[in-house]
Amino acid sequence: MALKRKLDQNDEPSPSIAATEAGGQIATPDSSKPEREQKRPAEPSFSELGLDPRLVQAVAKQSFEKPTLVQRKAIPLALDGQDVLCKAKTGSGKTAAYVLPALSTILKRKATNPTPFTAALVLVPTRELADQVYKTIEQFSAFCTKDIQVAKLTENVSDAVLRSLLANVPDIVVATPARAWHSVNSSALSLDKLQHLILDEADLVLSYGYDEDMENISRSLPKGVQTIMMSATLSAELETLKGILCRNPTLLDLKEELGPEDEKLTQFYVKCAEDDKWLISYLIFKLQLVKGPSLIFVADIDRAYRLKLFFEQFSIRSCILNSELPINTRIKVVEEFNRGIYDIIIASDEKSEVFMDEKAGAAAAEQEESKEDAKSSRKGENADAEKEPAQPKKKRKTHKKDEEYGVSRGIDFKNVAAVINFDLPTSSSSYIHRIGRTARAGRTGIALSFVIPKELFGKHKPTTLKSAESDEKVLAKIIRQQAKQGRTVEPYNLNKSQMEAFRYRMNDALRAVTKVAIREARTKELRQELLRSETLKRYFEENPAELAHLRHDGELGRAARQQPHLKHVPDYLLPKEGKNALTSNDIGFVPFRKVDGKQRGHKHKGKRGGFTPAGGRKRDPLKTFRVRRKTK
Ligand SMILES: Nc1ncnc2c1ncn2[C@@H]1O[C@H](COP(=O)(O)OP(=O)(O)OP(=O)(O)O)[C@@H](O)[C@H]1O
Repeated sequence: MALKRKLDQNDEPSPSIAATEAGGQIATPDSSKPEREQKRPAEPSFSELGLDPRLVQAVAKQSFEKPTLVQRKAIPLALDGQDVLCKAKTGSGKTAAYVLPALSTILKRKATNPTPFTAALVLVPTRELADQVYKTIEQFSAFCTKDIQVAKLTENVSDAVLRSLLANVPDIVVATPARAWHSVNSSALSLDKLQHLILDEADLVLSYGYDEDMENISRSLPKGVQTIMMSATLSAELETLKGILCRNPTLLDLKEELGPEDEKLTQFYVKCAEDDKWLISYLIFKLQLVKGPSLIFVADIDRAYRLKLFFEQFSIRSCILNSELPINTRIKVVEEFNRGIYDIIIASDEKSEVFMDEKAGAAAAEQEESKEDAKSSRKGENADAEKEPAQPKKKRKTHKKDEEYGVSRGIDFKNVAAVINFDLPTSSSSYIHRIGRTARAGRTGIALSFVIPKELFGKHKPTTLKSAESDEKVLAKIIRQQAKQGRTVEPYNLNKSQMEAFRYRMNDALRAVTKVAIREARTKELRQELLRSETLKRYFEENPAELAHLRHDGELGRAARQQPHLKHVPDYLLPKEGKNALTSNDIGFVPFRKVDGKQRGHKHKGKRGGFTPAGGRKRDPLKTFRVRRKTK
């Protein structure tokens, strides 16, 4: 591959790296250090990592008490100028692990040489992630704003705007590969003096869909650029990646070093019939069996709207996150979720058409056949490919279908208590990234996945999902892969007979959510986004009739038939068993409600509406909904 060739020629390996990387084995930063240094405290503070004091101040402002493992390991290596290829679990603080040393090095250089030039390029696979990384850099440079300029290149703006954005010569540029290359190619961005190239979610950035952009960028790099690559899933590409862009990198694979005490994620799966998913989800959220903000993953956009409309039948509020929504809306959804405005996000991993070049498409197809795990969360996860500025036509003329796509990869949803895989992903690597939205930064979280057993597949036609045919195979892979990391995924048994009383309500709700209703909800949401669009404001001012038309369309009423009787859970439907049967003790985990009263917030009617238990034990619906974990 040209990219690899170019980079192989590029640089001499640094002696210190060569020493630590003999045999290409994983090295920890301490292994080559003198004994004196080995005796340093096991967990240095941020101020002991050698960072600029202004950054340490900014870190304190973020209330980060101590560096995470990946920060302790990667920051010293990066400050030392080494190339780093780092695999660390989701939510472990990788962003700060590369942002802080890059900022620190730039500040150090600026103390003696204030000449402005773009010293760091951070490449990310999606616009959402670019936005997030940009904000993180702004936060960390809060006490050195005069010395650090940062630019984010993701908007689909004209070259003139791009030029003006880059005219100030930002020290750090955050971009998707396509946008970065476009800026370099149009001479708006110069990489002549670049010192740090950082790839976040590196396996995606380096995946086949971005080959060409990355090759082009690599040709524009000066010699001696330090390369840092980060991701939670690198395994399939590790060997290949080592040779691409890096000069004999130091490998940090931090999974080995996580002890059981670090494990804050509890994983369950439920094997059930196709329609039971809907029933169980209704009960989980209506009876608030899951406590706290939740992310529900479904297979495609239609299913996302279907589930949302289904929930609405029961007055369960949720919002949608998918690639069809404009980027600003997607960013807003995440922000509002993080601010606690929504409790439930339904996100879709779409099987969507993605533009990619012919060669890459063929390579991708080959890879899909030959690789087990690493296949489906690659290129397709990138929303930008569809919206990035047009590449030379001949290179982007085919559409690649069936790539799994995720709008959530790398996104720092705050305080997610539960990830529900309503539809199981089709690969175990996609599973890793999905469940990685919870239990972040040392917090606890739960992941619950629905799995359709082969014998039950296709039995309930209205809710059948094609990909679910392989659920059991995928689950087996997931369990194997999690086991390698010392994690377990356990069966979670619901007492199905207790749920039967609710089945006719579930069926009523499902029937009301017709295909027409879904289509209408989808267009309605897009229409509303158009109305809210700042970009179109001027157009609407000049064309008020269009605006009125759009508004009128927006008043068509609710997409699905409303059934007020479904909004409440009558007492007679609730089973009689005591709530001790509800297994928060068995599970030993907070998101499912505690059996003793202290943690319950449901004695009063919550914002999701529904039952009104009014505090009495007898009227608490949870005590009568039996959930128990299978004992082995
Ligand atoms: N030292 C720290 N102390 C406390 N919180 C931290 C620390 N470092 C990072 N965080 C917080 O942890 C969360 C996860 O960080 P980040 O998004 O960088 O994780 P990540 O490893 O990049 O995850 P992913 O693989 O999903 O992209 C963020 O909310 C961040 O603010």
